[in-house]
Amino acid sequence: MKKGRGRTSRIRRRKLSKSFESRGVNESYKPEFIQLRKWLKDRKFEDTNLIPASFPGTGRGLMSKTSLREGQVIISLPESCLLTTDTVIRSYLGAYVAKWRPPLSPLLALCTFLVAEKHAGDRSPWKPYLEILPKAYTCPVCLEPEVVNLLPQPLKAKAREQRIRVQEFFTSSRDFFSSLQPLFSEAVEGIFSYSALLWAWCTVNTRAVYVKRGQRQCFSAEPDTCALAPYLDLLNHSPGVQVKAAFNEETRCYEIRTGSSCRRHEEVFICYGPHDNQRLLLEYGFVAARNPHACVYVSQDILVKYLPSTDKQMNKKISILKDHDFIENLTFGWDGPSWRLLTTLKLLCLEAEELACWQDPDEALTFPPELQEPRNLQTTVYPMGAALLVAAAVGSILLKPVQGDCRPTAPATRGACQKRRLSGAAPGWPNRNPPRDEVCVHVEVGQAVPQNASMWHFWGLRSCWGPARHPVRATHGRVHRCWQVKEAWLMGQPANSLPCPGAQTGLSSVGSKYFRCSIFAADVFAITNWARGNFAIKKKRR
Ligand SMILES: C[S@@+](CC[C@H](N)C(=O)[O-])C[C@H]1O[C@@H](n2cnc3c(N)ncnc32)[C@H](O)[C@@H]1O
Repeated sequence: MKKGRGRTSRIRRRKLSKSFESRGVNESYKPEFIQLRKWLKDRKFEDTNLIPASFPGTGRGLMSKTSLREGQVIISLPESCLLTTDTVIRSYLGAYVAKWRPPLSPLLALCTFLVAEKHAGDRSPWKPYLEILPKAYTCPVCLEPEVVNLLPQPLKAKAREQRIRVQEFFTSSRDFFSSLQPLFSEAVEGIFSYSALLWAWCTVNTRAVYVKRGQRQCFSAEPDTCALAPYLDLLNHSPGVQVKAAFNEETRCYEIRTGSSCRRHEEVFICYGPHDNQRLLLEYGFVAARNPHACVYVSQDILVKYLPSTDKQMNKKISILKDHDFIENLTFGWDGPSWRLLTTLKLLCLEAEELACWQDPDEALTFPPELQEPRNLQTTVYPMGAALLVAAAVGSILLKPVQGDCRPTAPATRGACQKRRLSGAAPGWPNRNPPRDEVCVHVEVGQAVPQNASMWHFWGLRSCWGPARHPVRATHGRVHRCWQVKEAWLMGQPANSLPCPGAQTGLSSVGSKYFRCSIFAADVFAITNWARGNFAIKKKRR
């Protein structure tokens, strides 16, 4: 055997490339971090364990300086560094907040403070912190409507709700902003604009830690639990880690204690909560790979599509589901359909006579033992899972780093897991094939989105199963979980009508951050795992 081609060398190479991929680049020398360190030191905080760094998979985060033991306090940020509603009340805004009626929400107080301090620029005592905050965010609320339109239906609905909430937040705050005019020489409309408030809202939403404070008369009844924690808020999320994080009343510091050990020069993570990728994208603007909470949301259209179209009771059943609030948040996860989805399907699969004699005494959609497995439940749930599996795999081919330019890299050399036959060229895309009215995407089910593949999105188009055509190839020397290659035809859309993210939408303005619009990028693992147990999906041996 040739040197370096054996199993051991392969494993060694894989380990090496893995450690290379997760290695961070020290950023502590950057002027903004030097300023921040000085600012923190003035407030009695000095970090001995962590340094800011940039990581290939997760972007900016914190890296361990030394190895960290399980149970060790990795960061202990004094109260004087926290930005809370107390900070606002103590500031020049305090008197205005205190006298405003009806009382302001704690969230609005924090957002107002952030916008005002950002506007103050060099005059702000919080400048070193404000300087390291992202200039733009990738949560759906910040996306152009055309981009939101491309999201899968359940996420699209949530993204729109979120946008409406933030718009209402802005509209209802304008009178208060006007009351602040005496504090500024410029017109407050220019300072407290929608985009400024949106930036502040995203800052609080994506970065605040939980610190409970008692209710105060100057604030409305909404819980006052958000605090911005400079520097500590550089910690990224991993669904797999366990940490203990809380404000310590004795030391008067916000402390984070690791739940597991961490090697020197590795990225240190915390866990933002047991969130699925839809929630992560909505609230934080990213999705997590290998997320154990990943799931695929099933919309009403998909539900109905896999049930017999001849069911005369369908409208009645849908209205029962709506009454019980069972039409939303139906998911497929690692273990298959969630309890809510299964309950919904059980009801939808009842035959007319079964529905007629079904009694639901506690109004909680419970079924007696004889109705637990309606006849067509299995024949509904598995094809639906299969269809979602393909949809999820196709969905994983999505927006990727929008780093200034979103033109694709050559599919054959980069991101070998997606081979595209593109008909016509979308703006900025190479016209490699004669025009056709069909886009054909070859998807390796279960494969992660390659780091440097340029992504395109295909939401809302029809997909179907197809036979394996192309052999599976690993990308970037990494062996992914590869099952059979599936093929999905996305019909009826001339390729040049598919939007090219960034070029048309201005998405590239979100900056150099990796942006995966697809919540399915990681969710595909969840559904394939379930499907593996339920379908004979051949695991392809390399
Ligand atoms: C509390 S901040 C963490 C620090 C942040 N990376 C920064 O540079 O300021 C939360 C934001 O970090 C990003 N983030 C956190 N965990 C991530 C992860 N596992 N992968 C990608 N981005 C992540 C998301 O943009 C999220 O909104």
